[in-house]
Amino acid sequence: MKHAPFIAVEGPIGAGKTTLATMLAGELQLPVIKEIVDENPFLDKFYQNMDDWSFQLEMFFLCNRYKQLEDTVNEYIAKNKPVISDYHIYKNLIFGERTLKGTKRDKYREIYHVLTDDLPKPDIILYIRADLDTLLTRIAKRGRPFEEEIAPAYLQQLIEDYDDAMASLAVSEPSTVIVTIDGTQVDFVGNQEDFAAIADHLKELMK
Ligand SMILES: Nc1ncnc2c1ncn2[C@@H]1O[C@H](COP(=O)(O)OP(=O)(O)OP(=O)(O)O)[C@@H](O)[C@H]1O
Ligand SMILES: Nc1nc(=O)c2ncn([C@H]3C[C@H](O)[C@@H](CO)O3)c2[nH]1
Repeated sequence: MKHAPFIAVEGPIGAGKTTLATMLAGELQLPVIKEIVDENPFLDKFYQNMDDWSFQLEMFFLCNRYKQLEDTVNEYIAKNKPVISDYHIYKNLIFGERTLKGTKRDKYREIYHVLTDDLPKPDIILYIRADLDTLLTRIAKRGRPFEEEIAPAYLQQLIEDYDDAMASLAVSEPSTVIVTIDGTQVDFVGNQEDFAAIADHLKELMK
């Protein structure tokens, strides 16, 4: 790879993005950027009433990630230092297209493009796919109270939205390498060989 890579881990809720990004950052000695969850004032309200709170929530995520991405550019990308993030800013569009309706969705889409179109895109995406049962089990295991409200149908829709989004990114950003990980079968937490295979693949891509 000509320049230091910008790596993003993606996948639906509870797929293991933060876990994998943190493990890889340790193994490859990379700085890791993690999304802010605890200070989010809208998540619990959103899960109780999506229609009432989706615009506030999506705008909050977008503004936070925009700021984090600006900082990531200044601290790492502009200095040609590698970095791994537990999300791709494109996820704002995946969620926004699903949770917003009508003119709010149109406005949000426009704001997303105005804010992000000129920012650097990850060179490598590690996309963790997982089936509904696996995600529900992991979300329950993590035990965030507000996520008890997540409807299985919403999660199933997001699984499909993520597949569609990765397919369209492969077309719109052809220089991005997308590595798909079957998170239902591959256990990078419990099986050291599974983790080593992912880490070795990433090391190869970074050469
Ligand atoms: N391969 C795995 N095997 C077993 N447990 C896992 C695995 N990957 C992640 N977990 C567990 O599942 C839960 C969710 O993982 P994590 O928080 O990394 O997911 P995430 O994709 O970052 O979630 P979110 O979308 O909410 O940000 C955590 O409790 C984590 O320890
Ligand atoms: N609606 C919506 N839009 C987003 O951009 C977004 N990003 C993450 N999340 C939810 C998933 C987890 O519950 C929790 C932590 O990832 O926040 C989102 N929800």
